Amino acid sequence: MNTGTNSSSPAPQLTWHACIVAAPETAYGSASHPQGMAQPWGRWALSFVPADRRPLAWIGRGPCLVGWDEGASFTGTLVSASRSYRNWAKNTPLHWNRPGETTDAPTVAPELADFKLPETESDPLAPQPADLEQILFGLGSFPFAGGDGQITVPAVALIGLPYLRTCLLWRSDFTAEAEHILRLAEAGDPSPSAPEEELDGSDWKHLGGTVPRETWLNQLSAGIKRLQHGEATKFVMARDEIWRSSQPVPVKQVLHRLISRDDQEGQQVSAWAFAIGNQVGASPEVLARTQRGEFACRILAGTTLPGYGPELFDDPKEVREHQVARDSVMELLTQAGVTDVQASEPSILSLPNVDHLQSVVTGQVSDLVDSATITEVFHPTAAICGMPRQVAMQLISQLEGMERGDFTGPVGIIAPNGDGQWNIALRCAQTLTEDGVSDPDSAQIKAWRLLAGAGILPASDPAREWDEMGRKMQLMRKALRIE
Ligand SMILES: C=C(O[C@H]1C=CC=C(C(=O)O)[C@@H]1O)C(=O)O
Repeated sequence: MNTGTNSSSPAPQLTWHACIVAAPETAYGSASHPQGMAQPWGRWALSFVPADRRPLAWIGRGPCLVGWDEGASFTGTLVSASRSYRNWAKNTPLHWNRPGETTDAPTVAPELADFKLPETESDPLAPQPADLEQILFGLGSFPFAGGDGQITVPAVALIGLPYLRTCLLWRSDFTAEAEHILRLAEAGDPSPSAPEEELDGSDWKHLGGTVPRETWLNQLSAGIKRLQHGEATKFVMARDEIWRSSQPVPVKQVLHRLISRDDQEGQQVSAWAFAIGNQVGASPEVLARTQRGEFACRILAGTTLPGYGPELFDDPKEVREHQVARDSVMELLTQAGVTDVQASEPSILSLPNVDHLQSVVTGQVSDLVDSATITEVFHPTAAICGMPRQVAMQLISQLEGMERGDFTGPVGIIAPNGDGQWNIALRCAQTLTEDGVSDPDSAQIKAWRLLAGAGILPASDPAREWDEMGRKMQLMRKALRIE
């Protein structure tokens, strides 16, 4: 069901409401995590999504959102859609109801005091009172090659502000859904459906990729030769695999599996799980995050088998691959308006199926610079396109033989004041109809298109790059129970 508007203003009779929700302790993870945790919160929030609805979701460190149906949507490039969204949000009054109430009681001032406050506030992402004015969040996804994407504000959503605070946001025609959520939340743990079991019983058929393996390997060999002749320093080649299940697979359950493993305290954050547009996945790569004037990004390039990360430092091809991706961001920081830059030395990020070289860059931005504008400056980085950018784009369009769509495009969350986080859409699958057409709406999906890419240098070996992409796809194969 599409209940949204495609203009920059909602139907006049509809109003937007929010209230604070008392979530059970278990929603925030174990007592050893004083700030709460994203994944347990996400599993709790997902359990409210009705079986016939497709979740819209962003779950990871920082603000989290789990909602459904379209409350308002804004189409355009990342910058123009975010401008329309922000303009709409600025002009859309948000009525705060008393905690746990959906009635037409007079609007009350939201108070952080209504939240359970943790003892320590050491996390820089911990919410401040002003954050409550910013909860009319939008989720967006945009194509790799530029052009129009969409920012959507769900018609009803649970919002986790890291993470010991939960708000409910809804459009007035979704009050019944909001009341239902509050009733379940009050009753305690609403016993999430058991996604593990329900995914069993599907038979999967591999329908192959858009480009057959032999053709793809030949195309990549031709690309490597062109790099050896000095046409470019690096480009990123991707491939896809299309799988069809005998049973419809609920998007909600796939998301649930993607957040089944909690980030451990004191360890690096692994990934942000998302269901936005026609893609579902968990991306570890942060293009740009801004919050209260702080900027951060995480550049990933250079990959090996899990547990072998330290060996990446001894492999000149991997070190170079990372350096090129890192430089592609570093040289644009001034243009993006980032000052007081601090860049970590490359380190290892360990994910379930691969280890990566990562660089974390932080800095300051002025209030006038929003997360979408910065993201548009960086995208496409050399981690998913190449260097020089234009030549790499050309190599991709000549050799890859398929449309990426939103794969490797910016995906993320944005607040009315422009703060937000945009990741690169990696480690994800696109949902298709049985005829192979993009399906961003259905709650249950039979046909899934898995995608992955890898950085190519003159020293690359085509078969190894093919295998690396297979390992990257493992995350989604496991989430779908293909393997
Ligand atoms: C394009 C992808 O990975 C990029 C991000 C991290 C590491 C990469 C690599 O080592 O090749 C790629 O640059 C992908 O995961 O599909």
